Parts: sequence; structure tokens; C-alpha cells
Amino acid sequence: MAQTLYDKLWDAHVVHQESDGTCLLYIDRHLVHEVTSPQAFEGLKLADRKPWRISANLAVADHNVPTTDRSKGIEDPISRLQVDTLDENCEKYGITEFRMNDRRQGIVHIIGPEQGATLPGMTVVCGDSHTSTHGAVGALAFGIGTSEVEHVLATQTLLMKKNKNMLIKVEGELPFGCTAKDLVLYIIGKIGTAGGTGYAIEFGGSTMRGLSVEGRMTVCNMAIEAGARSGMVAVDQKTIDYFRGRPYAPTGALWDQAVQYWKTLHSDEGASFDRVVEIDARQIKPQVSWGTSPEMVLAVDERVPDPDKEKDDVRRSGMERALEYMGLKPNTPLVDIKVDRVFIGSCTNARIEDLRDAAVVARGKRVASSVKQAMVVPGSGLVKMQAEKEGLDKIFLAAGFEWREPGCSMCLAMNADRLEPGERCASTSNRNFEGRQGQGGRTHLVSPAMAAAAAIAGHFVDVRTLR
Ligand SMILES: CC(C)[C@H](C(=O)O)[C@@H](O)C(=O)O
Ligand code: SF4
Repeated sequence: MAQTLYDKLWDAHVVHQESDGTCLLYIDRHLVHEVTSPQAFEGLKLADRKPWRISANLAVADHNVPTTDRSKGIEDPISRLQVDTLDENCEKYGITEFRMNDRRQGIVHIIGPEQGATLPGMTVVCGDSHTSTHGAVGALAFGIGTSEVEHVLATQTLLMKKNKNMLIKVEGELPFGCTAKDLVLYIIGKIGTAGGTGYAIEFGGSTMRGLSVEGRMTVCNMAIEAGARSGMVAVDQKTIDYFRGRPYAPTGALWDQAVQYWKTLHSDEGASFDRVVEIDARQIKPQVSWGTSPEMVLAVDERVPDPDKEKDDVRRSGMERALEYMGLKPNTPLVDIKVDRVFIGSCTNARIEDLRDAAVVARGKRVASSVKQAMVVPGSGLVKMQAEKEGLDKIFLAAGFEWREPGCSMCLAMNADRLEPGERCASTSNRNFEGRQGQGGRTHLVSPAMAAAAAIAGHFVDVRTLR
């Protein structure tokens, strides 16, 4: 029978199935970070258990690490304790960890594929919702909670029920000035933050095939913002080329064998999906979120919506509340909104292609004097090195951007990088909830080019006009 990519990945990992459909699923790769692992390790200790397959784990500290000079360690005691605890646990069990000063350190979802620790065909989990990112390479990847982290450490398996299959089919060429980020924001604007609930989403169609592997990661990263725990993209030649020579990728005969298998990782002709959503990429314009949910997003040439025009009571009050929090007046053109800070980073948009996109806009320009801070935070030490090799750091620094050390940084307020109450930020991250980037902070989600353009102008700009 014709199978979807999700069916294939699922079936290949079922160890045991109960009559009610609950499956015991084998987990190939477990990524570990400092926020969701301490209680899991503690639970293991209390139960007198040990991690079952040490080599399946790869750990890194990302949420709590400083992005400035690290030679003095971590100032905040809670952050320091979390990172120290991860170091101790990994040391104790012999789990590979890229420590804070290792140049391979970075955001867990950036380093997984970068190292080839995430590979096509794998089941990949991490105690982090944006684990969906890894599905971009034809893996089944999803976030888990702390008790599941403990279960995976102890058994290398998880108990789960299968989701439904959803295909988001995107056709046509992305217009000039539009990126994978604009595409995924547009999709979430269309289907809503609950649109994918209960589904595993496969992103397919000619637009997805046309994206680079990194662009596909940006899209799958935000599958969770569309309500789905996992997003995935079929393997193609680009995926295979991406992994050649990566540190954890197979070599020699094992590589050839792996590639043979990877080539089967796509939905079969005629495979049936429970839901199909069709998206015309040619309709997409650069996106800016205006509210406090990723679905509150519009094209940059539009205006802040007017709740008075909304007939649905629930939606109207949601809009009113969002506009109040965001400090925005209905009908304001989005390009008139001024920003206080700009953040280019996060597991959505801190890979090398993202930094290149931002650098094209920043080259030879200056950050507006009204902007308090504009920072570029590479997703990993290796992304940083590559960017420096290409001279991107010089472009950013000359333009007045800060060039930081890798980590989650201002994506969420768990480290020193955060917004002050009332500050407005153009951010390349994935969440714009109230307080996400700092208490009272106001987040607008955009692409790297749009963020850089906002930094230069001091307000949002339609990047299509910058030719
Ligand atoms: C801290 C972590 C558990 C959390 C997540 O699960 O996604 C964080 O990474 C986020 O982006 O909100
Ligand atoms: S960069 Fe942001 S979204 Fe990604 S793992 Fe870190 S905190 Fe979560």
C-alpha cells in the first residue's frame, strides 16, 4: 500500500504495538539541553537507573549561556546551576556534550543537523518543542516533556499513539524578497496555530523542493507554531549532499547503504493524507507579525487590523487584547511601526544562509540611531566561524550590529539578552507570546532580511523595495 513519509518513518521504529494503537517507538537520537534534562537525570538517579544507550545522546547548553564574553562564566546563579548540572550529568554518564566554550556549541536544533547527529530516517527527540526542525531532513522529529526525557534516557523508547497525516503542498516560486520564514509565517497565518493539531505535517510541493535544506529547517522549525509536534520534508539529492562529510554521518560502505535507504524516504505516489492544504507561493509577500500569536501575521504592505471590523466576538477580543499589549493602533501601516531593538538569531533563523541574507541588507549601511540595539547571534560556533570566514561579522559590525556568541539569546528571556517592558523588537525567532523576549516586551516575527532592514530604517520596511 502507498505510504506517506510519516507512515514509513513510524513503521520503521515500532518495537511493539498495543491493541489500542499505543506503540513503543524506538528513538535513534536524543538531543539534550540544560533546561529540560535536570529532573530527568534526577529521576534516573532516584530509580537507580542509567542511560541505556549512551552514544544515542548528544548534549549542549544553549538557553542559558551568555552571548557575550564567556571567559568569566555565567553570572546569573540559576542559569549557571542549570548549565553546571548538565555538565555534571554528562560527565557522570559519559554523554557527549559540547560545552559552552567548545566551538561546536550552539542551539541544539542548529547543531544536530550541522554535526550529522540528526540524519534522514532517524527518530529524533529532545525535551524541546522546536525539535520539529530536524524533520526537514526526512527524519521523524518531535519535542518531548521532561518525564519522557527520562524515559528515553532509560529505555531509548517512547510510548505514543500515531498522529494523522497532513500534507501542506506549496507550489510555485517564492517571489523576490520572500524566504522560507515568510512562507512558514504565511502558512500559519492561513491555517492558524491549531491548524496542525493532531497531525504530523509533511511540507511538500515544488516550493519546498526548491528551498535549500536550511530553508526547509526554518519551515519545519515552526510546525509546532502551527500546532503539529512534527514537520517533515522528503529526502532528495539536496538532503543527501547536505550530509556528506558531516562529523557524525556514516562513511564508506555505510554511507552508500544509508543513501540507498534515504532515497526511499518520501511519500509514495497515491499515498493518502487525512488533510491536504494547498498553498500558492506566488501569493506570498514578506511577512510581519503584529500580535501575540504567530498566526497574527500580515504582509508588510498591509495595516494593523481593526478589531471593529471583526464580527466574531472571541476573535475581536483577542485582537483587542493583542493590540493593547503590542501598543498598536488599528489601521497603522506596518511599515510605520518603529522598533527599539533587532534580534537576528534563534533556531529558526541563525544558520549561515540566514546571516548571509541579513548581511546583504546591512552591507554599507548603518543601524538607525533610534534603534537601541541590533544584534546578530549565530546559531552555533561553527556558523559563527563560517560567517567570519566570509567577512559577514565585519559587515554587521561596520553597520553597528553587535556580533555575539552562539545561543538562544533573545529568543526567550532565559539569559541576559532580553527586552525591557514596552520595548519593541523585530525578531527572527518563532514565538511572539506576551513576555516571550522579556516581561512587557513586544515581538514582531520577521525574516532575517526584514529584521536587518528594520534595523537600518528604524521601522519595518518592505525588503522588496530595497533592490
Ligand atoms: C525551554 C524549552 C523547553 C522551550 C521549548 O520547548 O520550546 C524553548 O526552547 C522555547 O522555545 O520555548
Ligand atoms: S532558539 Fe528559541 S525556539 Fe529555539 S530552542 Fe532556543 S529558545 Fe527555543
